[in-house]
Amino acid sequence: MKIIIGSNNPAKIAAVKNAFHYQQTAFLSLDIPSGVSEQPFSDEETIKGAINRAVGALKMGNGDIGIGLEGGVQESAHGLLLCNWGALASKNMEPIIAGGARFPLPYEIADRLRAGEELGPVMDDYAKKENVRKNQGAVGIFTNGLINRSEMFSHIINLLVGQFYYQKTLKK
Ligand SMILES: O=P(O)(O)OP(=O)(O)OP(=O)(O)OC[C@H]1O[C@@H](n2cnc3c(O)ncnc32)[C@H](O)[C@@H]1O
Ligand SMILES: [Mg+2]
Repeated sequence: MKIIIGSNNPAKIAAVKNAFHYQQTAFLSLDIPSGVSEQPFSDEETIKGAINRAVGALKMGNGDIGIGLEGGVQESAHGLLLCNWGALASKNMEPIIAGGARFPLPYEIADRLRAGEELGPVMDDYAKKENVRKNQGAVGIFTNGLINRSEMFSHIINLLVGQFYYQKTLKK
């Protein structure tokens, strides 16, 4: 089985490889455009980005499965929530989607995003670190390292792959 990951972000690649570690699989990562804003600002936009990357990865990489993972934010009555979505595309089926953990971002971060900044550079600035988005992620910083970005995406991938196999058994 050939799995194409629609991003070159190592936190995303690690999550996908981890989820499929028990199978004979070949992986390829391609930087597939999300087709939405660099900083998606709703669940809907984030889902679209994940689907575009999954479908694009499947096509461009000519694989069996395309995976798209996308981070975004969503306004709520409890502040600006960090949200994460994934999509799995495979031939002859509608893309499968799944959402991951969400939690409110601190006000100072949220306000900078509302003013048009992107979370990646804002997190580096806030944490005084480089490439937070490729490592522990915002989730790692704000949970004191209890959950990192890759682990968070692993959960989403298991939700995707689980649904994929469920649908396959239904078709048999
Ligand atoms: O190379 P790609 O796959 O694009 O990886 P990315 O880190 O840019 O990830 P996304 O495009 O999915 O995320 C959209 C934006 O939100 C940022 N972001 C999302 N989750 C983050 C996190 O946990 N920590 C830091 N930045 C994050 C990210 O840097 C982008 O600015
Ligand atoms: Mg990005």
